[in-house]
Amino acid sequence: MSSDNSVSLETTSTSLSEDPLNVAFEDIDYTVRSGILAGGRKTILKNVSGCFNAGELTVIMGQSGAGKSSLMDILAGYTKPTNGRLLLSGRLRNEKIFRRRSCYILQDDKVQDTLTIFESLTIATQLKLGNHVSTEQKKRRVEEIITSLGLSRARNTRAGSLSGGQKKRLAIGLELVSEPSIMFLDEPTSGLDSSISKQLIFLLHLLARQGRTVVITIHQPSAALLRMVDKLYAVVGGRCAYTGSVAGLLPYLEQLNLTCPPYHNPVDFLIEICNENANALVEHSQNGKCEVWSEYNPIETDDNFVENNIKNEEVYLTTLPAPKEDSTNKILLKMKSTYSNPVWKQFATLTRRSLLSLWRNPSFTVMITGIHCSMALFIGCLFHNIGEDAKYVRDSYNMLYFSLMFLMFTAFSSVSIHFPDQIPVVRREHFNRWYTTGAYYTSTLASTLPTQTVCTLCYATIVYYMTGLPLDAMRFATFSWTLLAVSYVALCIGLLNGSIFNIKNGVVIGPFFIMPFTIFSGFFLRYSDAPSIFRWMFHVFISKTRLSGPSFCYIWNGSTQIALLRLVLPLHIPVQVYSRH
Ligand SMILES: Nc1ncnc2c1ncn2[C@@H]1O[C@H](COP(=O)(O)OP(=O)(O)OP(=O)(O)O)[C@@H](O)[C@H]1O
Repeated sequence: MSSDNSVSLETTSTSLSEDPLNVAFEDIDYTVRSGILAGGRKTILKNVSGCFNAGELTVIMGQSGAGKSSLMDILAGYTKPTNGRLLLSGRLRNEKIFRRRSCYILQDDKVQDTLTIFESLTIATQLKLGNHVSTEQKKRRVEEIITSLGLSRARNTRAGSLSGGQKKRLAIGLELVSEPSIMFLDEPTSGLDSSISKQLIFLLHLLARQGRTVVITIHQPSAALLRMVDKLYAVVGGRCAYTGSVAGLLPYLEQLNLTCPPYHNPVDFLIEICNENANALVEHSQNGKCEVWSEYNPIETDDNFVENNIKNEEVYLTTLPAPKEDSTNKILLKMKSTYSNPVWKQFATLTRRSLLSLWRNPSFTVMITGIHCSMALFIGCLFHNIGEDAKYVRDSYNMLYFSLMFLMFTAFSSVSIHFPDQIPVVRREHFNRWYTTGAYYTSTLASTLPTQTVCTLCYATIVYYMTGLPLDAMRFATFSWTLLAVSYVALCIGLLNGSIFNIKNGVVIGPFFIMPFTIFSGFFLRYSDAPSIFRWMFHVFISKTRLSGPSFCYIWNGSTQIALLRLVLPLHIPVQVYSRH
């Protein structure tokens, strides 16, 4: 390690936070429903307790399915326990205040692949820091984080091209923007090789030494990682098998006549024997209440070891200040608000980010535009000049119907498939109080609408011209707006579908969602002919068209009877296209 690094390590180990926050939990139970039909309940956590201190790096470990992630979710406030108490520095915790001082980085968290590290951090400061923080201060914060996390050389690299370790560091940096005092990370080392894992744990060790409470889950930490860990919390079958320092683990096991073989990692040994000795271990640790082993050689991590063994390490926290209560939090508390910025500002920043992402990755936009233009040319050739002769009115009708269906399905499926990709990013950012879901959905719509509008207008212009429909501005406007309205509504329903289902389920269930719009469009079955018990469906499904008797014959050649679309949207954007004579 460079001399710079060693200086930083000394500095950081002493620079404890002014306001350390300890996380504790008592008698936590967590049960879930096991199957809708069975009606039974499955117990995942049973009466567990524990305490994680500021300035320490705590690892929650245990076999797969032991309940580590469930415990972490509860501690981070992601899920609610069935029973039990959650405490912050000895007092019953206020969830709003707690959420302002903490962050949670989930296992499958993603970052915006199309943005560079610098851009991602800049946007994070704009969303997470309030107006009272000046632009200069925000820029300084970005630079501090980039330098501290050793990301300087990659600052202008897009996140999609970063290594796994750099991505994880970026995800941590994004949350450090608001200086959280408590950090939860679920399986931060999953998918990383041992050397990168070591670097990441070293970073978390340094962040803890600055006075933060850092809690992570790791399935089975290696001996190298354990040297940087202050506290272990072992889970077996939803109960606590051990809580205390790493050095305390062997004497603890020996008290139970469980002797770890020489040269064996005590953690591996604990994992191996914990199932058959679960009851004894849980009883001995008092299910997490026994704190004796935490005092056994407390904070036993060997900083010299860390310093000497993390050579060529890029990470150092020279420029990152120790955590303190961000003034934003005090202002938010006074305003009784959860978010640092007003919704309109969240919307503006998110729209800018989405448009930048679209600009950076134009292949999808180019493909969608290409599909609309090619289909328009194909339809134009198929129905060439039908608008000039009234005998082709049936074809005009078919062409209109096909156009509506084509635009509805393309708009619907493009967002249904594209949107689920974004869910992990949105989940982390929304949970960590970057923005409201309303701001996110409206910004997604706002950034998708320009492409949809251009594609639909290209389609409408080509088809209108090639089919020889009368060159009348009002008719063209009505035709275009009808197609636009249908595609906008399909877009909203696609977003709804994409936000409810993953890609696989969305693709299967999507047509089921959209088919009623076809059936109740009025093309196949007229409102007046439908059995009265089904008539309400014409009002619920958006594409109800009123095409009646003689006026139908003039749809393209003269007087126009046009669709009335009654739109009931998840985003409460009612759109109506009225007919015009
Ligand atoms: N909502 C749920 N419904 C049913 N079972 C659940 C639910 N959540 C968790 N479980 C079950 O509870 C157990 C503990 O899950 P959890 O994800 O907390 O384990 P874990 O220790 O984090 O495992 P891993 O290391 O594999 O991620 C598992 O058997 C899991 O299947």
